[in-house]
Amino acid sequence: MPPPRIAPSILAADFTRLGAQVAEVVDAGARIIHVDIMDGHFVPTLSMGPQVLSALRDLDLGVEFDVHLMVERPERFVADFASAGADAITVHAEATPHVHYAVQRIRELGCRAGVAVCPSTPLAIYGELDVDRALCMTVNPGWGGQAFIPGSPDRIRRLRALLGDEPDLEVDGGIDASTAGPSAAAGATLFVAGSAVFGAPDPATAYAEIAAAAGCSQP
Ligand SMILES: O=C(CO)[C@H](O)[C@H](O)COP(=O)(O)O
Ligand SMILES: [Fe+2]
Repeated sequence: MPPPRIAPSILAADFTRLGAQVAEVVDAGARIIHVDIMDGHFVPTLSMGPQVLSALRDLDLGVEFDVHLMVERPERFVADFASAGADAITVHAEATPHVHYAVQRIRELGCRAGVAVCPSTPLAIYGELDVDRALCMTVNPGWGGQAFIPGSPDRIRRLRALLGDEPDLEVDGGIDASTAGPSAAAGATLFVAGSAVFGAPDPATAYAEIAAAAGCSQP
């Protein structure tokens, strides 16, 4: 299995000092930054567009950008995010009838391809797909700061069994120092944490605590 990694989500960052907040978690050891894109249709909320990603990319912090598209018909936007600097792009299985095409397109654009599922979506779709990353939502998508759904470790375990050892299994929503451990034990390897990192008084300390709980080696 890939080594465990933490991906701080900028959704919970202070946007008046976004660059400084990202630099702070990079100094603490983060090598992946999670970027949540919400369209007001697939999820009822709006977040940000590719301009924010390209601004972060221009900071040259040497990190990977993990883009989570919570948008309808995401295949329309993958090229925009690839040119803005995405390293990995994840689309929701529920957001398009053309998931296979979206995965293919993301790879053609030179990015790693992920497919995400909401908490009620059957996991069987992963049996039909070859993905670099499977994203198991551990809250309902659309908002930061929600509580981790308690049945998630069982779902993560079933998903890991379907995927085999190779792909990253990403968990997103309510991840903190208490939920990262059970998620890791169930087979998760990539841990998105928004409010638990950027909502903490000291994001670097919070990052280190989640990383230790997930079993990451020292940066
Ligand atoms: O995709 C998301 C919401 O749909 C976010 O990545 C997620 O909610 C992270 O926020 P938090 O760690 O605060 O739960
Ligand atoms: Fe996300």
